[in-house]
Amino acid sequence: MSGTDPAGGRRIPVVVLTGFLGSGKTTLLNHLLRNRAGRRIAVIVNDFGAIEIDAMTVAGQVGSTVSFGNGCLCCAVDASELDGYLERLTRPDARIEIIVIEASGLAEPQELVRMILTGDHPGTVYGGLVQVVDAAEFDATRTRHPEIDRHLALADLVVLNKTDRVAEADRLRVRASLAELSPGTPLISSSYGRIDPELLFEPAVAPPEDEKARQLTFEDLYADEGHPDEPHPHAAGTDAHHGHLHAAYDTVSFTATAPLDPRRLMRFLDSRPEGLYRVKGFVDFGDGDPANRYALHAVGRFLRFHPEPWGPGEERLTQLVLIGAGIDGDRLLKELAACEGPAARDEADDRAMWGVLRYVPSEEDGPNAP
Ligand SMILES: Nc1nc2c(ncn2[C@@H]2O[C@H](COP(=O)(O)OP(=O)(O)OP(=O)(O)O)[C@@H](O)[C@H]2O)c(=O)[nH]1
Repeated sequence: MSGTDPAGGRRIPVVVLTGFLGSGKTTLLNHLLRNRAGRRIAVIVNDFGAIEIDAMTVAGQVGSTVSFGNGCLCCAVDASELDGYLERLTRPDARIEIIVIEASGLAEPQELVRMILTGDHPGTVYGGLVQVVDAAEFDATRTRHPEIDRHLALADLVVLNKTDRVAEADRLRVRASLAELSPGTPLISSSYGRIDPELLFEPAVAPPEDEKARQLTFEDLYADEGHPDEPHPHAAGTDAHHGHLHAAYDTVSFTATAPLDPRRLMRFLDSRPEGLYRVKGFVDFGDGDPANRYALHAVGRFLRFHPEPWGPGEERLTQLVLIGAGIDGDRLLKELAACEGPAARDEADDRAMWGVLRYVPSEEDGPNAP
């Protein structure tokens, strides 16, 4: 299914997993890794932000998770780092069957696919593009970023995720739009990324080398940018980020060694600016809950906390990445810093965590995992 390399060895399919900020890529990946039924899946995580939150969230499932941090892989000036990872993962003793690259939520899929198709890694073959779509945010995201339509057209498999957050009529409407934007592409609905792991190994996603029907060429990909007469965005002397989704976004990272006061953090989150689309990371509430760190996820106006036990001897830290358009990063960092430290005496009581606990999903809401 995955072809052979020039030396007669098996080529390992490289699947690119994309989707806008917060659509559920890491959740889907964790589901795949937990349910891989003996399959050996390697993961390359591309985080956008100085703290590698996604790499931490996808940790510990297989021996082969590597992180390509701080910057968008689609704009990696030097693709040799990726080639190095791929070379390591394709060594026969790793016995990897498939490699999944989780792109940052702001990556340009066509750039990533182009990197795989044109890179210098003989042990691999491009295995297709899986695009995750947030059913609840679909309309708003498309309005803000019409280029998402173009991304969908390149997909080999579309996963319509977060269907638990929309009414059936809306799910069907979004499905119909997706079918129009990506005609003929397999489309499956999911909640918490619970798709059948075998789908990744399906020929539609991982095409045999001699069956290039859906495999995009360099020319297809470049033409797809709609600027055939302009210099390639990565050509010398051009702005490598021109026209890319992430050119409009700023990312700031926050780390604190002192615990955060839950009430002050909730006030910060409740008044977060419209442009601050994504917040993710882990929070230490100190005495508020000494046994757990709280994974924090904000996507648009959606907010969730997931308590998870601190590891033995794990350093108590708060680490957050904030991503938004038109945000004042310095101000946000100052506001977060003001959440550090113990609560004022008249605010320190048993109810301090209530505001946070309101956003912890119950078992019925879905997996208690980020
Ligand atoms: N209700 C609901 N929440 C979901 C679903 N899938 C993921 N989530 C939640 O959405 C938030 C974001 O999920 P992630 O998997 O981190 O999203 P992501 O695409 O990896 O995010 P970025 O890497 O920032 O682009 C988390 O709080 C998840 O628990 C779903 O199907 N339903």
